[in-house]
Amino acid sequence: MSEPSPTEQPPVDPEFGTLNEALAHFEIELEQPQVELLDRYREVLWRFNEQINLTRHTTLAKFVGRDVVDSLELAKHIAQGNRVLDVGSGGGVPGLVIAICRPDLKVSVCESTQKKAKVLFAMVEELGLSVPVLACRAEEALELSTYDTLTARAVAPLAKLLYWFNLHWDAFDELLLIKGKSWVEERAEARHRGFMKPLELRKLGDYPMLGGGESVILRLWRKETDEP
Ligand SMILES: C[S@@+](CC[C@H](N)C(=O)[O-])C[C@H]1O[C@@H](n2cnc3c(N)ncnc32)[C@H](O)[C@@H]1O
Repeated sequence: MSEPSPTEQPPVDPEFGTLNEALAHFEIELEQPQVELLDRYREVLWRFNEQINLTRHTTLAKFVGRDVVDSLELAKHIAQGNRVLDVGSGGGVPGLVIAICRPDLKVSVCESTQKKAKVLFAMVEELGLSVPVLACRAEEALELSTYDTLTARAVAPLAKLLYWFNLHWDAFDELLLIKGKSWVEERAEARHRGFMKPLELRKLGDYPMLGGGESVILRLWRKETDEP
């Protein structure tokens, strides 16, 4: 059998010996106590990942190049001091990464799969983070508390998210999403289903994704209010 041509080879991730090296490669500057806490989070995440499927990003390159980069690109657009609810946190991305890197924010994480929520509780406790873990669907959490910002990565297509949150916009001001290039088709589907009518959407930025492709950060808010 012939070898695949070089153009068919998947790109090789860079290899790093330490989290500091990986952060430097991606030009991420954090205070040293935050780097140490982030590294402890990574260790705890990878340890729990041996028991329950939380992440496929089990190299320093992927952890930083995908999880930390996504979380910080999103966090750039969150105003100082905001109350944030990360929807469908899974293993804690972006919620726990943002809580570590932006201690000015009041981050809560929400996860509807009970096994994963249990792990989030354990991770938060082990790391000594002050992050409430809500073991329920985000729609239920929004009936109990209000937030400035909702965040989500890889939880559901836009139309589905907007369907879930349709009746809950009084409980938060903005929805910040990390999406891939399919966001344009997702917006078309959400428009087609009428979910975009009361909302504004702005693409806040884009950046290359490790391994190819592009990520975008989207903000949605209610038409009758100013952009948060
Ligand atoms: C594919 S994982 C993504 C996890 C994480 N955000 C990430 O990017 O690595 C999606 C998670 O969202 C959770 N989820 C789905 N619908 C939800 C909802 N309505 N409220 C809270 N969590 C939800 C699922 O249980 C799952 O753990």
